[in-house]
Amino acid sequence: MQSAVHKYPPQPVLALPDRQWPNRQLTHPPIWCSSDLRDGNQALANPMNGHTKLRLFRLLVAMGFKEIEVAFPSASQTDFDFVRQLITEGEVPDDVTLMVITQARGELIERTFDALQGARRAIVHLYNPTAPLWRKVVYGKDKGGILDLAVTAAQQIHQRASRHPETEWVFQYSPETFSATEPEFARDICNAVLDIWQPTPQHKAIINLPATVELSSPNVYADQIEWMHRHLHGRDSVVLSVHPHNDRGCAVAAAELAQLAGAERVEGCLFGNGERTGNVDLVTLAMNLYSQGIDPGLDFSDIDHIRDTVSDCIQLLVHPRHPYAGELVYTAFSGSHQDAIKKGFAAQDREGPWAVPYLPIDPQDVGRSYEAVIRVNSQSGKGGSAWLLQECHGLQLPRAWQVEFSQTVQQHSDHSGVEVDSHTLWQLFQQQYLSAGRFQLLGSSPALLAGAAGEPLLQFQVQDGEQPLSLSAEGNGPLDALVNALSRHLDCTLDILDFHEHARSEGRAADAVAFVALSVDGQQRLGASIHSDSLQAALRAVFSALNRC
Ligand SMILES: CC(=O)SCCNC(=O)CCNC(=O)[C@H](O)C(C)(C)COP(=O)(O)OP(=O)(O)OC[C@H]1O[C@@H](n2cnc3c(N)ncnc32)[C@H](O)[C@@H]1OP(=O)(O)O
Ligand SMILES: CC(C)C(=O)C(=O)O
Ligand SMILES: [Mg+2]
Repeated sequence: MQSAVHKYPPQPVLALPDRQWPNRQLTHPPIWCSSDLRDGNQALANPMNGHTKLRLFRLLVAMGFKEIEVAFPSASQTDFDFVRQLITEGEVPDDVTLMVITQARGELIERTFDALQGARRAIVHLYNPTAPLWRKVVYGKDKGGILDLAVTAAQQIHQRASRHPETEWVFQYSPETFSATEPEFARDICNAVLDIWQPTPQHKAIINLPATVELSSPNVYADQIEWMHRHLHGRDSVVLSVHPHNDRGCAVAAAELAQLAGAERVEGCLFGNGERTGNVDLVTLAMNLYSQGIDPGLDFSDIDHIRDTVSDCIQLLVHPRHPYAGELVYTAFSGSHQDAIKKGFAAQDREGPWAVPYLPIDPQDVGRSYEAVIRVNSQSGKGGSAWLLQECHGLQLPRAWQVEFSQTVQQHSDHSGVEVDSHTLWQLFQQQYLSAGRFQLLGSSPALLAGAAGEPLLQFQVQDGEQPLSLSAEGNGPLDALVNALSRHLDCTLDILDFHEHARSEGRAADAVAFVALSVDGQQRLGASIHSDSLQAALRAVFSALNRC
């Protein structure tokens, strides 16, 4: 196959050798503007209806957005009616500003203002494309013609707004296709619009510079933004805004670098919905700040609710690996990660900075539980199974048991080829350590009797296969006595090598869990048992070990 790569000339880069943005750091959040109900909506096969738009609008308000682009009112009756509904039904909190978009066309601008009648405060967003390809192919206009289009529309907006002083108007201009436009022309058209609107530091206009189609790497976009930042008229009367799209998959990086370059405001959509590959993802952007200790001013404390509501409204799924919000993003399947996470949780200082390996943020901050952090499959090691048994079943497996049990889990998952859920893990644990075998403890004497040597004498009722037995022996404790009795009965050497016991965690406080490592003629066998009585748990753990010979 012949390569077609020659069809794609590289995008020009802007010469900005004294760029300042690489030396800066993000220290505060931008002004967020959600375009979910406009740019996100216009990208859907089935645009949202009024009911769905209202549901999403309420979510955006609850999350803390103060600027929301709610519609393209001249595009459809649904959008027009939605703006009317928000205004007439008092849906807009005092600290939230509605934004609507319009093309630079007289009749559309009229309709846009009709929709906004009675709004307390509103941003009127005017756009027209400015890049050479659009000028030539779409409009058949030269630079002057395109500039006239913008200026005429800006004048009409200014005049129309002045007839409605009851609304606090904010004007926004977007040179659509900015990042493909010659910087000098982008500067000239923005400045021409600003000259008409005459913003002041008290009453600013918004200049929004979109990467309508993302064409270059984020550093190039940042250079373009810094250049405009330096060349706009009355910079202190302008809110410089960016609107990255994600065609190259770099929209988040582009928005971050653009802020370093002077942008004060970011437009985007939740989870990166939007035309083609989407608008910049505001969730990732905001949570990136959060993970650096900067409060984004948006509430993600129940990120699953946000994700599910958005998904439901736009009828698109959020990828399971979507940053911060995907189903799998706080989950480790691989053994060494699980081991590190388990140790990290144990070492985490409650009041100290977050420092759990492989988890950039605490899942609980976004309403996720720790339960799904570790999931077990054939890529998992001992730490994973041990974690799940601890989290889901209240068992704290000592190291030797972790090592042994993980081999059973490994064999099972290798064989099944699928994830081992906590229920299956529990079944495997029961089969390995708790199931019936040749030996069974039927009972033990409740009181200790004095033995010949002055040591306590203990009696045990034991089942050996089909045979019920009564055994007794002295020992320096019940376990010792049991091992002595069994040694004698089996004519072999039994020794307790290791013993652990703990109360089963929360919710199962009545149960004791015992682990016994038994030497049987020099061979180590591991046993475990769970019982409401801690002595019974310990004794039964010996039988568990013996049954595994
Ligand atoms: C990058 C972005 O996201 S920009 C926003 C894009 N969003 C949308 O388009 C969604 C809503 N739009 C619509 O529903 C329709 O475009 C409408 C209802 C607004 C207008 O529909 P129509 O009048 O039938 O125009 P249509 O969209 O087919 O064609 C666009 C016409 O407007 C012109 N036009 C497009 N954008 C602009 C603009 N921003 N300013 C001025 N003229 C424009 C085109 O050049 C074309 O003109 P022509 O008919 O003389 O060739
Ligand atoms: C209208 C503008 C801001 C837009 O959506 C874009 O250029 O992507
Ligand atoms: Mg867009």
